[in-house]
Amino acid sequence: MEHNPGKYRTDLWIDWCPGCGNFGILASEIKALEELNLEPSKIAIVSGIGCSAKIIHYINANGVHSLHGRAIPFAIGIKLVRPDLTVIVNGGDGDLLGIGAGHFVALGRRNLQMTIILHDNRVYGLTKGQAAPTLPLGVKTKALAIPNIYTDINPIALAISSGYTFVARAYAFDSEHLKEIIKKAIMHRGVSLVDVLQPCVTFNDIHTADYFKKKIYKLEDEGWDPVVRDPKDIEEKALNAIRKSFEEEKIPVGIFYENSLLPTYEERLKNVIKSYPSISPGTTKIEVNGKSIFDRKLFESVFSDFIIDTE
Ligand SMILES: Cc1ncc(C[n+]2csc(CCOP(=O)(O)OP(=O)(O)O)c2C)c(N)n1
Ligand code: SF4
Ligand SMILES: [Mg+2]
Repeated sequence: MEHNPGKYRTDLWIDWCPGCGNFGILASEIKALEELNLEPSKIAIVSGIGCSAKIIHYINANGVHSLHGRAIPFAIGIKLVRPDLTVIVNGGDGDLLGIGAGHFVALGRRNLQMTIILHDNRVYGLTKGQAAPTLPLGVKTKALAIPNIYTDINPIALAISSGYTFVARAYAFDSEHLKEIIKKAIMHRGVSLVDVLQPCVTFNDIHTADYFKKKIYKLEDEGWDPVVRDPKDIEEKALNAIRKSFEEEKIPVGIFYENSLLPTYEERLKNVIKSYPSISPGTTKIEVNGKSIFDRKLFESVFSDFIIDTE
């Protein structure tokens, strides 16, 4: 395929506040896709609802702006019927860890090959600054009448304990580093999370670019080794990564945990449905001239292992 550096850009007006961390995520994601040299028609990006969710309109690839909290189930459906596509979910902390938290956990258990990019601004940006699930307990951002009364979720710890096999944190305004992490996440065999610390200049006056600049350090600079090389080390590596992710005096960014030893959901499916994914529901003909057809041979080839002989 011919390399065309501008092919993921659109000329749409970008509807975010000037200075928003979403610009950093957009730039890094576009650069990552360019450098991986993937064909835009072979990429599907799914979002829910939020400022972050608008990103699908600013990247020239297949995009679905779905429902609040439901980006992951949409993405799972797309990946299962079109296993040939690279599937990415972009979502806010409210979207993925509030209303959509159940789907976030269930995806980890599947280890389906896709990448979740979490826009972690710790507020509900689109609806004017309410506390998001990642806002720490006791913190009062400017739109809150009183300090936050909820305990916050640590996305890294939640992802690792849910079964995600590539778990990283990055910073929206360190584009080069974020781009490299997105590339690795997309190339990972299994489900990956990139938790992106994203300043919201309009509603989060606590976790600002200045705040992050003072606190962030890179895991790789202290020789952190996230890779699981032997199944017997899974528990230790996972626990160490979770412990590390709770550091707050200084905030570590980089890859916390990487495990390519577990089977993906696609591989697990293939074990029980022999014809998957060669006969994919997304590319199989189900109608002729507007009339649905029933292809017994196809049906039997897909479900042969499940047909119970009652005679
Ligand atoms: C079912 C449903 N409930 C609530 C809303 C209202 N709503 C829209 S976006 C949003 C939260 C957005 O916050 P987040 O997901 O963190 O995204 P951000 O705007 O911060 O990027 C809410 C509660 C909605 N659109 N649909
Ligand atoms: S409200 Fe916050 S998250 Fe939304 S566009 Fe503005 S700065 Fe970005
Ligand atoms: Mg948010």
